[in-house]
Amino acid sequence: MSNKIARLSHIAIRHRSQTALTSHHAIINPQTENLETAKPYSEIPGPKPIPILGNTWRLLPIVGQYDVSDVAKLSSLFYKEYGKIVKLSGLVGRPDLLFIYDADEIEKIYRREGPTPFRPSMPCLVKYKSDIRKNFFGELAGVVGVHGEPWREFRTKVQKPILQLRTVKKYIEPIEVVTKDFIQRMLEMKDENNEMPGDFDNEIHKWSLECIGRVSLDVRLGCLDPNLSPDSEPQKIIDAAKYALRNIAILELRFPFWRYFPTPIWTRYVKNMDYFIEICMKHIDAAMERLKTKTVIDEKELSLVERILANEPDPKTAYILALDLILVGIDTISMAVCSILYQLATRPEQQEKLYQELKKIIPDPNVALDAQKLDQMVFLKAFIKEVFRVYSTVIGNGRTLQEDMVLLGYRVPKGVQVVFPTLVTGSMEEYVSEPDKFIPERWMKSESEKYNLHSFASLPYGYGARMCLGRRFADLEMQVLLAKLIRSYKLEYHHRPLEYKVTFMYAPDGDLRFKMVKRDE
Ligand code: HEM
Repeated sequence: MSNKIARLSHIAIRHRSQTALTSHHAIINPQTENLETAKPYSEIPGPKPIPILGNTWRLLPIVGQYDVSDVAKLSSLFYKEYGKIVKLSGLVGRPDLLFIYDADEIEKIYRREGPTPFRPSMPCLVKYKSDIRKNFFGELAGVVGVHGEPWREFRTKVQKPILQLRTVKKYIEPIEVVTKDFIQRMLEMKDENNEMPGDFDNEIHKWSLECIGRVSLDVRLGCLDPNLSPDSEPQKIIDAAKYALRNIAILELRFPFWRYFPTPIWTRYVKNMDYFIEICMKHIDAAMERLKTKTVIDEKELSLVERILANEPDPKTAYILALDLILVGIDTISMAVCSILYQLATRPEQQEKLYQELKKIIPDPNVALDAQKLDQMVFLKAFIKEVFRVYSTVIGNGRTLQEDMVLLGYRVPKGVQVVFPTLVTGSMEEYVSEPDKFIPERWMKSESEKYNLHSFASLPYGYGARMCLGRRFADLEMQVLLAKLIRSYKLEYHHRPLEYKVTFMYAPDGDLRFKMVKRDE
């Protein structure tokens, strides 16, 4: 009997539709059966506790507290050495990490994660929100670093407007305006060889900060102004963002003294976060005042911030949402753009294919973009997806199990942190045909039949109820930037090839000295 149940459950799980899964839950409860017969947790292979990992395992910006650089390197080594399930135990003061290199099992975990998925997250931010500024954040502290019912309640309040296509489409025009300014900045920045400066990644960060300001605060922050004085608001925001991003790694990588007493870096981190809150409050309050002056409120006409404010009498939701979006929305998208531009610059044939697509859709480059045009850019979207498959900007995702589960035949107790190493699974032969080849077309409907592609092997934005909240905006920003830039300029790269490195994100390490060559209109 139990064999039959196991077989049935396997079939149901392999079938990738939600209905199949629901019916499978309704008919049988394979969990209880399997839990009894599964191999014990202690038998899961893995290295004996590794001393070097001792204190250096916490990182991963969004996903958790592991040391990204170690996890990235170790993660593919683990797979080669131990197979599809690997346990890393003996980590000082924290639960075991369980690496899963099996797309079917990853799918199973995601689909069973329940209404309040738990993603281990940045300890600094958790301390800041739940302890240092507890009075400000209160019970509903946002989505990042928040779990259980408070997470669900906050996410429910904000998710609809943020993920609704109708709202997102409204931002095509404002993001295009920001992006045009950025391209103008690129033209001003280029040297006598038409190349970008060595710190071009910093400029990309300014573009993403300007985009996020436009989306989450309803303002142009002014970060793209070439002559910012050191005490201007945009420069201070840029400094605060840079500081926060660079020092989270230090705070969370090294021994966390800050947990016990306020170290100088921690004190400055808190000051920076306070500054972000101040900025968020100032601009949201201004949006609130503007909203009050509107006589007729047509929901369709409202911006994202205005919609949140219109539905929530307490502006705190809008403050906290803006803060969360800014915190995770700058580095992720900036590093993704660095990676995508580098891939385009070093793959001239595919860049040419993209250019031809854009030329067809936007014959006159001065004509504004719209949703219909973006919809037609299938190669552009496929190119981005392929970059994410091979060079996933966020190298993995994770969940803390909230119930005991059977994974690859082992009984895994609740509380274990399961890691989904997207960077490895995205290139596994059994899930992706010709994984070592860079083939954007595999993502295009018209060609997808030729390629095997498991839908849980490469999930750059995560999956399910806790999936990236900013993904629609991220997609829009990247699409608009590529469409505007590649339609009018050819991007080249004439320096030593860059290695990818995992710092906070996975991106090319070195100067992005792209050459911009104007195309004939
Ligand atoms: C290409 C750029 C980006 C990538 C690759 C990315 C990736 C991710 C991933 C993997 C997660 C975890 C999802 C999960 O647990 O299933 C996440 C969460 C999140 N992302 Fe993004 N992201 C990007 C851009 C952005 C942007 C631009 C914003 C803001 C506008 C944003 C806001 C968030 C937020 C708020 C969460 C937490 C959601 C929650 O816990 O409920 N992300 N992102």
